[in-house]
Order: sequence, then structure tokens, then C-alpha cells
Amino acid sequence: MFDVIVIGAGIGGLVTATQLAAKGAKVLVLERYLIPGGSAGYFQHQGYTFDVGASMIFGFGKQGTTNLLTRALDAVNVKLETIPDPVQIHYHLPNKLDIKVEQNYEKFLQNLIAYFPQEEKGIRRFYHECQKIFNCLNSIELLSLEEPSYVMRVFFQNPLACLGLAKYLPQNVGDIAKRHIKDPLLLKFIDIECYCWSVVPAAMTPMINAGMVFSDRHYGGVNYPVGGVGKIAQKLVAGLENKGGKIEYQARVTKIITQQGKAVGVQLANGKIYHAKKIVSNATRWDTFEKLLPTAQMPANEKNWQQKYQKSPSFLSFHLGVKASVLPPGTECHHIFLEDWEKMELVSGTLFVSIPTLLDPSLAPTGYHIIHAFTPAWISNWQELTANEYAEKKEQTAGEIINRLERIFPGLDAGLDYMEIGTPLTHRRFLGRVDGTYGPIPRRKLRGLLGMPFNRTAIPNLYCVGDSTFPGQGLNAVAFSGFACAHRIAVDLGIKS
Ligand SMILES: NC(=O)c1ccc[n+]([C@@H]2O[C@H](COP(=O)([O-])OP(=O)(O)OC[C@H]3O[C@@H](n4cnc5c(N)ncnc54)[C@H](O)[C@@H]3O)[C@@H](O)[C@H]2O)c1
Ligand SMILES: CC(C)=CCC/C(C)=C/C=C/C(C)=C/C=C/C(C)=C/C=C/C=C(C)/C=C/C=C(C)/C=C/C=C(\C)CCC=C(C)C
Repeated sequence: MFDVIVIGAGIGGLVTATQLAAKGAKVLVLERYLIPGGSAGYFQHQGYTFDVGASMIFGFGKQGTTNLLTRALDAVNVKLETIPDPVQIHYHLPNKLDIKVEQNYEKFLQNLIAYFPQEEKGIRRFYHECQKIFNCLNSIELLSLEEPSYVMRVFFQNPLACLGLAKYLPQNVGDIAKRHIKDPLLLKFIDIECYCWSVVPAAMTPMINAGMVFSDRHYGGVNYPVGGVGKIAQKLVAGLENKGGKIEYQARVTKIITQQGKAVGVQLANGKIYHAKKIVSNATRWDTFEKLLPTAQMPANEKNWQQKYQKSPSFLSFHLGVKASVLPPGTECHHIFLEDWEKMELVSGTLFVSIPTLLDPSLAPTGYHIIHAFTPAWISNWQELTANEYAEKKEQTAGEIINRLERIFPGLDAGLDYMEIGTPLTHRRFLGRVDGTYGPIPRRKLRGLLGMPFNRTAIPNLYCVGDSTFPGQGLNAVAFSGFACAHRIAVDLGIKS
């Protein structure tokens, strides 16, 4: 009998598990795959270490309270060296907008103002409003908003910060941006600023999350873990085990066992059964309530949530190994390419590129770099193909993507040393995420973050953690969800933190 079983060793699951183990709970993590990390995992081929998904990492700052990855590692006495990325994103956009988001706030503003001098005041006001939100978050202890005594405590400690956050919880970026900015092209830029991490335009992106992303990049910064993103999960597992927690790999949970309506244990694909006082699912809400529990008994609030949120598309990923000579001097690590504003949200519209070897050359053989290019794709476009059709479609899309990349990196095709293509089917298979989805997105314009559920579910003793809980996608966001989940469970178990 464990105190807590965590289904899944994504960053959300691992933060929950390490926080609880650090508080003395008896914790078991069950991971279906061979290694931990989920979307923040890695794979190795021919001397290359590729990140499977996450590559732009927030939360490794040194001060404040929002550096949740640093804090999660510290809590279990493990350390991870990171390398600061001086530019968060280099945008290559229509209308010849070529804009770098420098870590230095003023430099970034100057880069943007150079294109929109008439909007200088609006630009400063908009990003300043984002910083106000960040300052509220970064000045309070970040724990479970489902725990009334914590909420009262932070409110009395810092009433202005709490009221500031309460004001922005129901708001979206689009409405606020329009109050400060009039230029339609600049508003499109704000759209892609949101889309590239929330997968929806500004009108549907919660303002609190924008407060985090648009400010932390200039405060704690974007920092890349030495050895690759996979190291974060490996270190958390080491910390978990140091604190007496256990993890089992190739342990696919097929069922959450309930008795008299309460979660009491889990069953694995190999028939093993484990019991615990509390069960946490780091699988997506769709996987949790439609696969691990009988769909027919889905709680009403989950049905309601599915009316408000839908699955975002998955990604087509191109993991390339290229000759170092392909990259012009001064190339930045992260890029966004968009040739037509109308295509921003369409399949293969926005192209994301990450070149982690510019920060950590040890991830590729000497003289080579990794280019990870990815673009949204729906699983439905990749299903029901014969093996030949599937291989041809991969080949054809690879050709299209390489042609687009050639415009910025001439000679890429000739300099290719290695290529691995991941489709939405690959993401579903390796990440165990329904339809390979990146996470939930609003079906229509909602009231900011108000619709995102916290960690408790309608089933007693069952909790959810990860990107289908408040505040949504992002490693630092799921780390928050892990802190909050562990805090709520510790209180429910009567463990003193
Ligand atoms: N920063 C970036 O560049 C970037 C890119 C891609 C993804 N991400 C982020 O990564 C985050 C994902 O984190 P997360 O913690 O929510 O989820 P996750 O999908 O990363 O982790 C879930 C884990 O649960 C495991 N799992 C699922 N079902 C299981 C089952 N039945 N039995 C056992 N194990 C099971 C999976 O194998 C996986 O390891 C997202 O928020 C996303 O935004 C970031
Ligand atoms: C008492 C009273 C009156 C009141 C109360 C109120 C309160 C206290 C409230 C609170 C709230 C809170 C705490 C909140 C929190 C929040 C948070 C934490 C958030 C976070 C967020 C984060 C995020 C969103 C992040 C994200 C990121 C991402 C997603 C990223 C991604 C990336 C990608 C995809 C990639 C890109 C690219 C290239 C490559 C270029």
C-alpha cells in the first residue's frame, strides 16, 4: 500500500512525486515508456541526443518564486547546470518583420519599436501590463489554489498581488493588447507571440500565462539544461529515489480501480495491481476519463470541460543532424518561420525551429548541429494510410520543410547527415497522448484561465496533474500544477509540509 501512485513520469507527474516524497510520503511512479520525461524526454541516434518535444525552457531562474524547475530540483537536493539563451525567439514573419526577442527587455522593445515607432507607447504599456502580472506571481508562494488556508495566508501576506492576479484570471491577451495597440500588423505580431506557445491566437490566450511567458523570458530567462532537456526528468527521478520514492518503467496503467466510487488503485497492462490512498494521473484528461476509467461514467464536470476545451493538433517533427557549416554565423537557437499571416493556425503554417547544439555542442558529433523543426499537424491526416503511402507522405513533407528551411539555411539539404521524422502517430505512440495532442485549447473564446480545472477531480482520491490542469501547457506551467497537486494531497493526507 502506497500513500500515492502517480501515473506517468512527465514533468507534471515527477514534480508531484518528488514534492510528496520530500514531505515523507510513500510514492510510486508508474511510467509506460522506457525512460522518464514524456514530452520532455529525449532519444539518441548516431551520436545525436534529440529532445522529443520541449526545448525552450522557462522556470530555471535563480530568484523569485516562479523558478519552479529550479525549486523542484532543489527540493530533492539535485542540481542541474543550465546555459542561458540570450534570445528567446528569432521571428521570421510576413511583411519582412525580422524580430529577435532578446533576454534584455529594453533591447527587445527597441527591436519591435524599430518596426512600429508610432506604437511605442502602446508597446511599452502592453508589455508593462504583462510584467505587472508577473511581479504579482513572482512575489507569492505558489501552491494549491484549492487549499483555502494557503489562499488566505497568501492573501494576508500580499493582498495587492492576490487582487492583481484575481483581476487577470478571467482575461485574455487579445482584449488587453487591443486597449494599448491599434496597428493591425502589430496585433498580428502579438497573435504569433501567443500562438507559438499557447497554440491559439491572443484573443483566446489567458493573460496570466502571457504575463509569465512575456516577462520571465527577460527575468529568469530561457535556460537550456546541459546534456539536453531529458536531464530534467532524469535528475528529478534521482531526487525521487534519494527521498525513498520508487519508479517503474514499462508499467502501462490500463485501469484506475475504484471502490464505491473512490479511486483505490491501478491495474497495469501486465495484470499487476497496486493500491494507494491517493492516485494522480499525469495522462491527459481525455486519456484519464475515457481510457483509464469507463467513459460511460464520466463525471458531469468532465463532460462540461470537454464542451469548453478541445485537443490541440499534434506536431510533425523533423529531427535533423546537419554539418555545422550550414548555420550562418550569429544564428540563434529558436526560430519561428511564417510566410503568410492567414496560415498561422493552419497545418504546416507556423514552422518552429530549435537548434540546441548552439548552446550545448555536446549533443551532436563534433562538426555537426541538431536542427529540430516542427509544425502543427492533425492525426486524422496521417491515419488510414498504407505503409507505402505513410512513408511517401513523410518523404514529401520532409521535402517541403527542407525547402522552407533552405531559405534561411542555404545548403541545408546538401549538409544533411541524419533525419528522423515524427508524425502525430509517433507522438501518440511514444508519449501516450491521445491523438498525439500538444494539450487542451479553448473551443471558443473563454474567460481566461477560469475554465481550467485544478488538481482534484469529481472522483474522491483521484487527482490530475499536467497540461490538462490549471494553468495549462508549458514545462513551468506543469511544474506549477505538480507543486499545487502535491500540496493539496499532502494536506488531504495530513502530512505536515
Ligand atoms: N517548451 C517546449 O518547447 C515544449 C514543447 C512540447 C511540449 N512541452 C510541454 O510539455 C508538457 C507536458 O507535460 P505533462 O507532464 O503534462 O505531460 P507529458 O505528456 O509530458 O507526460 C505524461 C507522462 O505520462 C506517461 N503516461 C501516459 N499514460 C500513461 C499510462 N496509462 N500509464 C503509465 N504512464 C503513462 C507518458 O508516457 C508520459 O511520460 C506540456 O505542458 C507541453 O506544453 C513544451
Ligand atoms: C485571494 C484572492 C482574492 C485571489 C487569489 C488569486 C490568486 C492567488 C491567483 C493565483 C494564480 C496563480 C498562482 C497562477 C499561476 C500561473 C502560472 C504558474 C502560470 C504559468 C504559465 C507558464 C506558461 C504558460 C509557460 C508556457 C511555455 C510554453 C508552452 C512554451 C512552449 C514552447 C514551445 C512550444 C516551443 C516554441 C518554440 C520554438 C522552437 C521557436
